Amino acid sequence: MLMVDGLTCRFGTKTAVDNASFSIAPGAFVGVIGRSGAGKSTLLRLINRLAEPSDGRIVFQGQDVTALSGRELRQWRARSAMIFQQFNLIDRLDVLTNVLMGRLAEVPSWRSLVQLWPERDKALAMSALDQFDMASYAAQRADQLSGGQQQRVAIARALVQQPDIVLADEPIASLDPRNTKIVMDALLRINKHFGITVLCNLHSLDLARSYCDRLIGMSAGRIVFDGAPSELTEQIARDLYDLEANEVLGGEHVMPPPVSVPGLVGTVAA
Ligand SMILES: Nc1ncnc2c1ncn2[C@@H]1O[C@H](COP(=O)(O)OP(=O)(O)OP(=O)(O)O)[C@@H](O)[C@H]1O
Repeated sequence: MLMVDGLTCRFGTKTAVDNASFSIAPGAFVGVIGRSGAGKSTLLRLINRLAEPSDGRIVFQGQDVTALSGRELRQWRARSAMIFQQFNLIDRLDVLTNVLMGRLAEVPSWRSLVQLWPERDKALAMSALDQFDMASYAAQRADQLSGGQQQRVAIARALVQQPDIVLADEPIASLDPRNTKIVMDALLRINKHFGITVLCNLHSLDLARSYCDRLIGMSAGRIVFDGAPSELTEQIARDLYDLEANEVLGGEHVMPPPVSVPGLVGTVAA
């Protein structure tokens, strides 16, 4: 069980996350939704301890994550694997080595420096790539892959960390619709097949509704909704997304008024 209690993060006078409290049961697929700047990324980064809380506590299976340092903190970061919008692979390294980077917390640093990975870790990495149909790319440089392929490698890297929870920060924001589905399906597999808890920031409400068992809605750093997708009414969604509502809810786009261009007959859209 992950428990977040009164979690707050201030950057100067800006409160990015404001007194957030919730618990997540093992095996859940939870979506964090809300408009841009609501505090979704900061929330995930706090849980992974990439950002420092100003107040509040994070407790995982009885262990106070907020108090960890040194080796214990490194271990927590491995157990709460992050997946980023921009994939964060090492471009010049091959795919297999990128996945093996997920084993860094378990391998003595001298071995990783000279690329002497244990055979069982290599087998684990190949099997993780195979889960997402990426095994045939093992020897290819990461920067030769498409965005969707790179994200699948990043998900394989997260899987070999053998995490308790995967924290995915807008994992499909840079992808086209086809790759969006492939990557969301890969996360669903992480969750349903491997039983790993997934906490995923999503801008798209449609995707959040289709893939998540539960949604946490954030607005101006605060949690303003926490419930099943079926409980998220159109009105709550509109309040949550404010000016972005039409775009996110797939309604009519508000087109800017036509702009007159001197010298041209008629008008063009801005
Ligand atoms: N390191 C930082 N220093 C100062 N302000 C920050 C920092 N990180 C985030 N913020 C501010 O905190 C607020 C929440 O940002 P955050 O990135 O968590 O929101 P978000 O919901 O993930 O938005 P987006 O979807 O656009 O990434 C924003 O106003 C942002 O400008």
